[in-house]
Amino acid sequence: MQKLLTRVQTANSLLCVGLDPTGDDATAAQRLREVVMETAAYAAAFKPNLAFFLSRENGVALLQQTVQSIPADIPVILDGKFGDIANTAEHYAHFAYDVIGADSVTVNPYMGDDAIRPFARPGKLVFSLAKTSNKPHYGLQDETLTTGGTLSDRAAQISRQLDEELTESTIGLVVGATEPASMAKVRAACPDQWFLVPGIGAQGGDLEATLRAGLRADGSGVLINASRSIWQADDAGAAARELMEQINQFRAVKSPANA
Ligand SMILES: O=c1ccn([C@@H]2O[C@H](COP(=O)(O)O)[C@@H](O)[C@H]2O)c(=O)[nH]1
Repeated sequence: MQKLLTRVQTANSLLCVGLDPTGDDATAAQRLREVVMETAAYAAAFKPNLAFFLSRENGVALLQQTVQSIPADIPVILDGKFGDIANTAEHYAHFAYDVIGADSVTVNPYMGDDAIRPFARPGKLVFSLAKTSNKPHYGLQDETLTTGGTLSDRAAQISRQLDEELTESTIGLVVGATEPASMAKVRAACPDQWFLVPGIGAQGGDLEATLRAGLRADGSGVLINASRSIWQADDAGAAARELMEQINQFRAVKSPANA
């Protein structure tokens, strides 16, 4: 968490560069090197998605090499959406942190808080799914619970309670950029937590509306992820810089000094 705070400040960036490698293994390895090198100056974090690596025969080795190629001061969020009973989750946590060297993970809170706790090691940042970006296919997330609120409201509440309880680690939330009204609702319920925000770029999320709804009062607290829109760009560095600058323009507009 401290690594993220320092990086956000030194790079003046809230951009998370997603690494979803496509193409054959040699092409993917080469493009990963290029994208990391060209975008590092603008990245507050990198987010490799585990599926794009595990779908390859030597995917774990490619993921390890990729993480090692990322400058040590930039946090790595391993997007695995892990979620299983605690005993099994311990093995996922060992894989993410000790085998791969990630600083942070994404988890699925559906099985309950015991599925999340093994990832909450001291200093680590855990992003728990609250409202995903795959609008309009939200599955169970919009279902109303007999106890009141929706399943995604409950997911956000679990994350907030855990963040308050587990003081040595940080629990944030994954909130998609495709429905700013939902983002605003989650921000109202979780005013201080960090949000990892996919859905900008290829999924068509509205950056300005997302930032207006998701930024904390201090003009921070969100990591805007872009994967395909950077990976597929002719100039990945320029695409990352442009998005970082757009984010910063809106941060300036929203900052308390300009409120
Ligand atoms: O709700 C979610 C949670 C995770 N993702 C992941 O983020 C990236 C988005 O990629 P783009 O190419 O920028 O659309 C990808 O790895 C997803 O699995 C998400 O999109 N939505």
